[in-house]
Amino acid sequence: MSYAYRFKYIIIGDTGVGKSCLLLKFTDKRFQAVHDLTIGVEFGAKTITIDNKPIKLQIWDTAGQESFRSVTRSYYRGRAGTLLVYDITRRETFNHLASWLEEARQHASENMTTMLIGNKCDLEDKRTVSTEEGEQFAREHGLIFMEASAKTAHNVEEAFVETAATIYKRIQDGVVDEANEPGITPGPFGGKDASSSQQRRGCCG
Ligand SMILES: Nc1nc2c(ncn2[C@@H]2O[C@H](COP(=O)(O)OP(=O)(O)OP(=O)(O)O)[C@@H](O)[C@H]2O)c(=O)[nH]1
Repeated sequence: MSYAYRFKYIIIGDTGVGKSCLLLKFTDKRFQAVHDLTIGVEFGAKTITIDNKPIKLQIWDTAGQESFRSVTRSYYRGRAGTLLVYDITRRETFNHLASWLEEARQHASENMTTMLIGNKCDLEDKRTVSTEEGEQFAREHGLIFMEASAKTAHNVEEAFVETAATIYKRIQDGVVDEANEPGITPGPFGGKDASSSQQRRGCCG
């Protein structure tokens, strides 16, 4: 299927926060109750619609375990979007966010769009990180923010789509130059010029 753009994402965050479950829910609408430790990197893809245009998302889900860090580090390059995930029931996963961001900023494009996800929001009674703390961290570091649940699907689709919508808007606004971002690939009928000429055709048509 043709697409207007292809965006590459990477999902990062501590082990067990639910990175693989968020991806599985987004691509397959399934939830896995057992912690299936990611070894290195896994991959998923799905096409969504932004501004009436098909956008293909290619998503690399990385292992959160420290021992895989040298492998996963090499996957930052050429990504347009990062989903940085913590677990609202495990405060240490929130405390590690700054070091994850530091690593992303060292290895990724400076134009990377990052979505902070406070996952497992179905476990309200076990919550140790408040929504306000998540919002504040996101505000201070220039990130988009959502709380989500890979179990109930709350905000899962929204998190992936909102990240793409932000990247798309930054291309349209000229903040991100698609020609210089390997994480963004215009499709056969896509690209900023093509979409604006399509809009012109629409107006005259
Ligand atoms: N209640 C609840 N449990 C979740 C949620 N998301 C993930 N889990 C559980 O948390 C555990 C870890 O989920 P994974 O998706 O395997 O975690 P991960 O971040 O990919 O872990 P690594 O592969 O080690 O980096 C599993 O037992 C999941 O069932 C959620 O939204 N709510």
